[in-house]
Amino acid sequence: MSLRLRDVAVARGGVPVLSGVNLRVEPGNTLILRGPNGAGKTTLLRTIAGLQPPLTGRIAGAEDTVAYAGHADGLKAMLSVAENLSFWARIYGQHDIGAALDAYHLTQLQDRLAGSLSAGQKRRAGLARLLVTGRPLWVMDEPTVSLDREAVGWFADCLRAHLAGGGMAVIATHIDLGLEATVFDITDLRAAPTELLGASDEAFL
Ligand SMILES: Nc1ncnc2c1ncn2[C@@H]1O[C@H](COP(=O)(O)OP(=O)(O)OP(=O)(O)O)[C@@H](O)[C@H]1O
Repeated sequence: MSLRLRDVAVARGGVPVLSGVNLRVEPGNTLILRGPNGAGKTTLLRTIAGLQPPLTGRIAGAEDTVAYAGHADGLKAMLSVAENLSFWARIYGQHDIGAALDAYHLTQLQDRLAGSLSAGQKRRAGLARLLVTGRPLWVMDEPTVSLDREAVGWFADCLRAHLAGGGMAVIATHIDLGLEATVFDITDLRAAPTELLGASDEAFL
């Protein structure tokens, strides 16, 4: 199933950020979000991921298909890497974490507490979460932050394999991952300034 956004408007902290967002991502494809700092990339990704509702418009194809990797790595500091991945696997009704450990070269780190990892190691474990979800739509916010060049390559390999299997990805990134992707620039979709909308509808700030 494809991801479709039709005339979507999004807000952050009660302030409209983007309006008139129309896009479609088909299985096997990647959409790269571009725009300057503060343009609304994170806000749009959070909305696609279901962490906040759109102000207006329709999002189809994300419910029950999306796995989100935001700025935070989504790891419990007092659980080991393996325990963290097993936790996320169970949340999504899966159990195998071996492939995810292999893909991000985490096998030797699997018994380490996540809180004791370096920033790049945490990021690798955070990205490995996507693999254990079994979900087809990966929504990622600056996924390569803290990764060294080799780890960026592991990430690109994972993404390529995911797409080859019919997966989809929407990514906010400023770096070239060496993948064929459609670029969607949100710069011109900035919402007109309006009054504050009142209480925020966001589940997680
Ligand atoms: N928690 C918040 N409460 C209120 N406003 C926020 C909040 N988080 C972000 N904003 C504002 O919402 C707007 C869009 O922010 P967003 O994080 O979506 O941009 P971005 O394109 O992802 O930026 P960057 O490239 O810097 O990560 C910005 O003006 C930002 O200052």
